[in-house]
Amino acid sequence: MSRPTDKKYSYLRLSFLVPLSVLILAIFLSRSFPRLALFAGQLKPFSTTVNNMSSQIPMYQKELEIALLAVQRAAQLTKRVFHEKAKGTVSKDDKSPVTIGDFGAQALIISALKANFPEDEIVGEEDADELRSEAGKGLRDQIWELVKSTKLADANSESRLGGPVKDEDAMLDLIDFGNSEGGAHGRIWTIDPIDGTKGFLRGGQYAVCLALLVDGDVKVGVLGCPNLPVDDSAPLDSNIGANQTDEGRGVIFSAVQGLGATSRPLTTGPLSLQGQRIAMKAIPDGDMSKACFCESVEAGHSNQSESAQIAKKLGITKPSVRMDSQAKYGSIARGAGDIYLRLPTSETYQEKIWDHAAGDLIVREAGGQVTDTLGKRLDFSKGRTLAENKGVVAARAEVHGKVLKAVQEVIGQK
Ligand SMILES: Nc1ncnc2c1ncn2[C@@H]1O[C@H](COP(=O)(O)OS(=O)(=O)O)[C@@H](OP(=O)(O)O)[C@H]1O
Ligand SMILES: [Mg+2]
Ligand SMILES: [Mg+2]
Ligand SMILES: [Mg+2]
Repeated sequence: MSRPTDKKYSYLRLSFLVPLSVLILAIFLSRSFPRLALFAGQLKPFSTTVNNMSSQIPMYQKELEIALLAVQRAAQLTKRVFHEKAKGTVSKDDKSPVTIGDFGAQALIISALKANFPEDEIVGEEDADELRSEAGKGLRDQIWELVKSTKLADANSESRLGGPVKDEDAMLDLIDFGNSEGGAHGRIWTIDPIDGTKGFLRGGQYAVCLALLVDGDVKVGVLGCPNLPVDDSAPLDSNIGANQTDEGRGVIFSAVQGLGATSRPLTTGPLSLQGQRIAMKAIPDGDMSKACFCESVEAGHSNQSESAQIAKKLGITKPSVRMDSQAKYGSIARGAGDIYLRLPTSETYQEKIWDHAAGDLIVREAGGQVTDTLGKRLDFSKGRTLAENKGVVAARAEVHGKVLKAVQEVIGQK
């Protein structure tokens, strides 16, 4: 028979042990769950950072690291192609050029993504149809030579990207994995292996572009710009880096949603994951007279007579800086330029998601605002194109409204 004092002791013990075990369990879960979520990589994140009282573990760090290394390696391949005499250039159905560099870079990037995130979908600009034909054999062999022999100098980084591509057929299959229709659900990467192919061919600006969309929202963006100055404060002009040596050139921009934008030199050795913070430059008192605006080199890609009228309306005195590719987004994000205008030249052309996803996030994370000419945010959830948007207006958040007003006044006169 138990005595009343025994009962009292067991109640006491219980009332002490139960809360203690709950406390230990809570501490264990709060400490281990964020790490589990981070390492799983594939888990759908519930926020950009996971709060754990004393520390914050940033999300998408594995995605950022793999994207940076994949872009670094692909940029290395494009540079090899540039230095070769024959760039294997062919015309696509829409008459735009594509080179062995475009195909090779897409194959290498998809190989890295498949090795690390096998379940994710991919929207890539290029496909291997032409390469699979008899007529494409010459090109296919050249691309294979490049793909099998382009490796990062740092063995540890190279191994993070998975093993080498098995053979030519596997390479073609990798290129074709970029055939997702995109959309509003799940994890979708988008790749522009060489953005600004015309710029690449003329020794001007081009960019290797990679972004991760989750449910249609850009979470990670990386832009490799081999011909931009390394120096974030170098002034912009239309001939920047054109046909110069590699000395002092090559930068990789990146951003993760909610964590800001950064840049680092596009080295051949180990890459800085952290990079250095970049931010758009303030326009003192909103006085636009000295503002620098960028637009496309190709008049067929952006209406340059309208942009000149807009600049005049805003009081901008400097001529526009014309450069190819998403290097425009990177340049304004680091304060080397102030405004990027892309004004529709036709009623029917739909911008492609791979031409804008990485740049859109990098500019917004650097303190900018990016909309179309109607003032709507770019909507990456509509498939392979920005079907709901017309053109692009990007500027530092405080002056974006003023720029958009001028754009609409000029375009509205049509
Ligand atoms: N008609 C029209 N309107 C707008 N945009 C178009 C058009 N046609 C093509 N493209 C896309 O433009 C991409 C390169 O454009 P950029 O402005 O970055 O560079 S450029 O100065 O025009 O070369 C280019 O990207 P890449 O093909 O990767 O070079 C195309 O996707
Ligand atoms: Mg193209
Ligand atoms: Mg492009
Ligand atoms: Mg391209």
